[in-house]
Amino acid sequence: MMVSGNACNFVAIFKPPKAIRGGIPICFPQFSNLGSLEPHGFARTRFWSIDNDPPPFPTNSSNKAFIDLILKHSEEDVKIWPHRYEFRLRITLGPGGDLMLTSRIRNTNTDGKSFTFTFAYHTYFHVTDISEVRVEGLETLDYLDNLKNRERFTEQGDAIVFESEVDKVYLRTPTKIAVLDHERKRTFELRKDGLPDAVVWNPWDKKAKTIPDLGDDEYKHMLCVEAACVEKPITLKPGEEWRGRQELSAVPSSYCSGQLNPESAILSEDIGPA
Ligand SMILES: O=P(O)(O)OC[C@H]1O[C@H](O)[C@H](O)[C@@H](O)[C@@H]1O
Repeated sequence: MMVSGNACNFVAIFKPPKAIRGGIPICFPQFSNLGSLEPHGFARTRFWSIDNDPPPFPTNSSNKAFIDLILKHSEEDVKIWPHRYEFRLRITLGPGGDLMLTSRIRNTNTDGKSFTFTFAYHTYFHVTDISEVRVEGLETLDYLDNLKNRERFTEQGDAIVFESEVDKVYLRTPTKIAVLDHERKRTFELRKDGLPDAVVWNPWDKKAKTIPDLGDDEYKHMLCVEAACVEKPITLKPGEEWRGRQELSAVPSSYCSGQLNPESAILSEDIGPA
């Protein structure tokens, strides 16, 4: 999914079956290389269909535009992931430009089998200068460091800043995370529900040079903060449905800075119905 403003795209090579870099790729049914499938699973490289007759919003639908995209098992995919499912992705735009993504994934297996998956909204934020960016809401949390064989560490008490490659999975985070772009005086707020973890990724200079669809200097203007479910995979029995939401909004920086700490964010969590 490509969204202007909040998210960004890069040298943007669109050569199926490779995923296009930028926007908000959907990682399903596997995050990263945590399984036998291609990294981040197949959902981000498939063509989805539009549901022309989507179910209505349960509440509060005024002034919101939405579209439902559907992905179902294909005969090809069943060979590599032997399950039937229906994945409904509702993309909602609020009047102020807020973007809400709601994923509903249902097990439609007819052979009685459960399936298990990991998931992420792999959101690329456009930032003015990564060295001036702070992330609030992840202080003091435990994380798995992908650069150190997923060893577990505990984050220090200050907001997260960037001065080298980062690839971490923060565990059981608050529902609200803020990305502060000082130079632009803009803060992105990310709220999530049903997605306990948050991945933070910036490849920095050396890794960026090894990524063909990322310009050598483009790492300076991007940051991935990804609402995710990685540590504890989701298991669905036939007929069961899982729901995971992410909301993004942009606010002036002064509004958010210093006001987020994990405890208060947990207490104030509620991003409402889909
Ligand atoms: O290059 P991609 O397959 O899109 O993955 C880009 C990045 O995604 C996530 O953030 C992972 O944690 C990283 O390890 C990975 O490098």
